Amino acid sequence: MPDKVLGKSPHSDTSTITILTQEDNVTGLQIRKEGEWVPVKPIPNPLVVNVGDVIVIWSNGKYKSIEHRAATTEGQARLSYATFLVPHDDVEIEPFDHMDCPRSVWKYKKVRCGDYLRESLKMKMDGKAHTQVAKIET
Ligand SMILES: O=C(O)CCC(=O)C(=O)O
Ligand SMILES: [Fe+2]
Repeated sequence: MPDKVLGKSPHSDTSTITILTQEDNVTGLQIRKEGEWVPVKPIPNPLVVNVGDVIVIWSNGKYKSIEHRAATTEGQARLSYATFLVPHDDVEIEPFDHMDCPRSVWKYKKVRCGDYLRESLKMKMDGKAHTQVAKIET
């Protein structure tokens, strides 16, 4: 029932990077660019690499995690494998000093990686709403 099922709701990954295999010839993955959903064009033997939220925090927002979703297509089976590279649960993530980032300009607070993942997973998957977990309120 592809007309009734989206596939995977919009989100950004809570990883450092994500490596995704895709089908050679079935479109499904879409990224959000300037508010529009743009399909990722299939190519032979693809590996898609997504920047995840941990890199956003480390870079104090200089690098953006991509909002994406997966859509189904009638009559076309689709399989993707996602490998999420995530620090150990106990690793504390915070903006890196060497990103020219004194504490006074931090947009993200120090969070334990496991807490960030679990707090994000508790929330409804809704684009980048879960990144609030690590944001410093202004
Ligand atoms: O199916 C895909 O290509 C994307 C899957 C995905 O975004 C995820 O598992 O986080
Ligand atoms: Fe994803």
